[in-house]
Amino acid sequence: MRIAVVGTGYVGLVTGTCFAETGNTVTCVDIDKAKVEKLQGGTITIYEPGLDHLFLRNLKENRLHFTTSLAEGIKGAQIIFLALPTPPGEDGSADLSYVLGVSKELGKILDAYAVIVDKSTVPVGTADKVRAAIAANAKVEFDVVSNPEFLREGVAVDDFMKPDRVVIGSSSERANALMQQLYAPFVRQGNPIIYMDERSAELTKYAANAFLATKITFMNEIARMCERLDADVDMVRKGIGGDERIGKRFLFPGIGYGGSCFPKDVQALSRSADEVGYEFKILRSVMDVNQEQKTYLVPKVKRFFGGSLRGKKIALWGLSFKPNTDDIREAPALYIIDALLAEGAVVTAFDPEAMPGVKRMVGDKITFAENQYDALEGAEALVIATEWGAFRTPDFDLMETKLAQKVIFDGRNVFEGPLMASLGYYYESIGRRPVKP
Ligand SMILES: NC(=O)c1ccc[n+]([C@@H]2O[C@H](COP(=O)([O-])OP(=O)(O)OC[C@H]3O[C@@H](n4cnc5c(N)ncnc54)[C@H](O)[C@@H]3O)[C@@H](O)[C@H]2O)c1
Ligand SMILES: O=c1ccn([C@@H]2O[C@H](COP(=O)(O)OP(=O)(O)O[C@H]3O[C@H](CO)[C@@H](O)[C@H](O)[C@H]3O)[C@@H](O)[C@H]2O)c(=O)[nH]1
Repeated sequence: MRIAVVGTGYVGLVTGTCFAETGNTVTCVDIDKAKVEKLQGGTITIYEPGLDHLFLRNLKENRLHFTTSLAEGIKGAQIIFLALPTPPGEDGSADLSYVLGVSKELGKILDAYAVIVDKSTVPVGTADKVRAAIAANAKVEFDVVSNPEFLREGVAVDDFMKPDRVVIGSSSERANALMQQLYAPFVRQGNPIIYMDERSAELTKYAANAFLATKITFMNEIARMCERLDADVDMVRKGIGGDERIGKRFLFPGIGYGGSCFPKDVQALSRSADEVGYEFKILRSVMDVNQEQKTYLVPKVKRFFGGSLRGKKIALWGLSFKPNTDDIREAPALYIIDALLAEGAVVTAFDPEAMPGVKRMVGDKITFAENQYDALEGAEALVIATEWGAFRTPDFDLMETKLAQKVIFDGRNVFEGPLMASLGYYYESIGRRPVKP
């Protein structure tokens, strides 16, 4: 099939590449000229494990193309995906200007039947708005489908190629038949395509993200209870995760959820509720608790140093919002940096992928180290904000030679308490008993 993908950010690039990988001819369109030139030249613009290999192969085999021209990109496409940003507007609701702007343009240039697919995360009713925006100028028939994307950054290729389910919201048999044909290779393992109406599909995406954010937040509150009741959240997590009704995944407490999706989508769903006169109380609590959780470690560090961090040298491991990505959108580490600096601490950070982005944001307010060990040079405490694999089994002998004192505040429960005790560390984590030498 011939496919167009409008927007080559995270979702657009993964979508385009994976559809090319299953034999389709894909043209990706982006208004960012520099990005398109890089992609045309074989340079991938996001860090996503496994994607570069597929990207290069499909580019070389001429199934994957890039352009800045919408008209050129959609020429002959049977399906046109909109993978455009839907950032929070001033009031927290999703900003639809990108999606509706492109839809309006599409109406003017469509010259044959096509299915226009919302892949972006959009509020209920957007499919109708997209339909109206296209119809205002359209001279040909078209259908609009809602096909939300559930990929996670860091494991995006696997999530896309082997989805748990594909959700298709549509009221057109003709569109459903094309979508079925396109997705057939991805659901071969028996995972379903779930057909529904557009509005339900749009709400499904927000409900999934809000539910997962709530699950994490619930565990973060259980972790706070564990600290107060002298219990161990790892034990509680295993104890409840063994119940299939609860499930083992997304039960890991930490310093809160970040990233480009959960924070904005929880906020947008809460705004949608306000707009229809419903107070979605759980979501308000989730947002409040998560905000506190991001800097949850800072008072602990402060307490350890007797109430003041002025002049204290703190090492920070991890800046991205989670491992295996360079994405720093809503990363808890950014909030920790701000809070530590506000307390007068001196911060040296290391992250395997995310340092350039943070450097652009904070400049020389903190120091960036060449590697995880250099970050520890003379530090009086180490704070861990992201659970990169390289932080899990470090060279403890080397760490000892660098740190001014053996003190760790672990926001991702990377280490086991007994190991830290045997190594003689002062070690505090989330929802687990502190280790004191
Ligand atoms: N990032 C994720 O993990 C993820 C997962 C599922 C769903 N989503 C949703 O998918 C959507 C896209 O997210 P993203 O992270 O890929 O966004 P992004 O910001 O990384 O990328 C968006 C791209 O669209 C381009 N763009 C903007 N206006 C354009 C226009 N008029 N024409 C062509 N291109 C244009 C930008 O230049 C950019 O390259 C959002 O709604 C998001 O909520 C994201
Ligand atoms: O047990 C857990 C799991 C995750 N997190 C945090 O939650 C955030 C989000 O993690 P994750 O869901 O793995 O990353 P995303 O790439 O943001 O993916 C989410 O957001 C995407 C965009 O909408 C959806 O497509 C995915 O299904 C959804 O998982 C990160 O800060 C994690 O550190 C925890 O604190 N504890």
